[in-house]
Amino acid sequence: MGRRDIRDESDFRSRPSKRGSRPRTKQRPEHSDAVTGLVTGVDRGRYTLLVGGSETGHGGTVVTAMKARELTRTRVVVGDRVDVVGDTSGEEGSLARIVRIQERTSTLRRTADDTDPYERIVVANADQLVIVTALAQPEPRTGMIDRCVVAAYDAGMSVLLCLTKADLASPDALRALYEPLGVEVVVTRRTTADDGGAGDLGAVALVPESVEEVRDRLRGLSSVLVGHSGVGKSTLINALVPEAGRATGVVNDVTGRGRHTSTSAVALRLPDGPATDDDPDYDGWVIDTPGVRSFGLAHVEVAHLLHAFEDLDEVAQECPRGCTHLADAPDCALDDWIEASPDDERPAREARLASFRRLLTSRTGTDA
Ligand SMILES: Nc1nc2c(ncn2[C@@H]2O[C@H](COP(=O)(O)OP(=O)(O)OP(=O)(O)O)[C@@H](O)[C@H]2O)c(=O)[nH]1
Ligand SMILES: [Zn+2]
Repeated sequence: MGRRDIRDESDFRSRPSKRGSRPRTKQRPEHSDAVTGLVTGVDRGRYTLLVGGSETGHGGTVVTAMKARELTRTRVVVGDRVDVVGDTSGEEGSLARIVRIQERTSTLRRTADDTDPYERIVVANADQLVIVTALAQPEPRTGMIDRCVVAAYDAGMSVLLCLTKADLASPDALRALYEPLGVEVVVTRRTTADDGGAGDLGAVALVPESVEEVRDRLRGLSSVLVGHSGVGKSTLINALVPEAGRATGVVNDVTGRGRHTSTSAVALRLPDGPATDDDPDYDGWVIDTPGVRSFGLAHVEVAHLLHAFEDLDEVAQECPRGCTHLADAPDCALDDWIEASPDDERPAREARLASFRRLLTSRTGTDA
């Protein structure tokens, strides 16, 4: 029995639960009575699950669970679909048991880095990575964005670049860097006195149309939001999911409360569509990752990353064996692709290749 086992076990017993004294062996085989749950939160060995909801989160019961002892060494993360047995009533004090993790459609990973010595799966089964970047305050850092793009493409996820604080600076330069990669870009900004908004008083209100534009791109999907401190991620999440109550702004002088009480990911359900809207694709999941400020990318392979760029991938089939595809690579077919370009396509190809090579380089750079 491993150490964690012991701890889980004592956690388990310390809870006033009828299940504590039941012989384990009874439900062991097969778990044919298991139901499916979606992991929406993880906190020190306790998993918050939504059981019996639809794919995009309609309905369902919120259940607290722990891992069965056979999963002690298996990591269960937000976004995982799990099989769960035991008390799935969701009643106060009830505790269910996760007995299986269903196959993952995607895994967003980070390699070990200075802040964390282990390679970790951050979120499972997400469709999209939303990179939240302020256009000013703090200044955008393209290295950070590049690394997020690489992590997402490597995980088989699509990318949405959400540029915040457009009231402070223009998004044009960043658009020009990322649209050639096929990255979708949305822009948000706060209301100002001109919009009849709060101006500089009170909490920031975002222009509703700009939030709607973001929401449109999240519908029916599971989206992971990442961003550096201060970019306005919490402000955006609160606008998208009003009941989320993510803490915003700097540490509050009055209450002394910090911004984040938890550093683990949490999945928040987008509000249901209008009552008249019975489109099941209306809603979706927003996964906040307060602890994730960067991605270590040592696990990413060039060949795998290339798959995210079909046209470049095809061209690169002609490259010499072991080609790095970087600007200094001898005889890289991607350079021939530019040379052979029709004049009217050339600027677009050049921009795409330059952006792709930037991504390749970011893979080995550090974010700090
Ligand atoms: N000018 C301007 N300020 C904004 C906008 N959105 C958010 N802010 C402000 O930016 C600051 C940081 O916003 P938060 O939402 O707390 O940022 P965060 O990314 O969640 O940062 P952490 O809480 O540290 O993770 C706050 O003072 C917000 O009021 C915007 O569109 N324009
Ligand atoms: Zn090459």
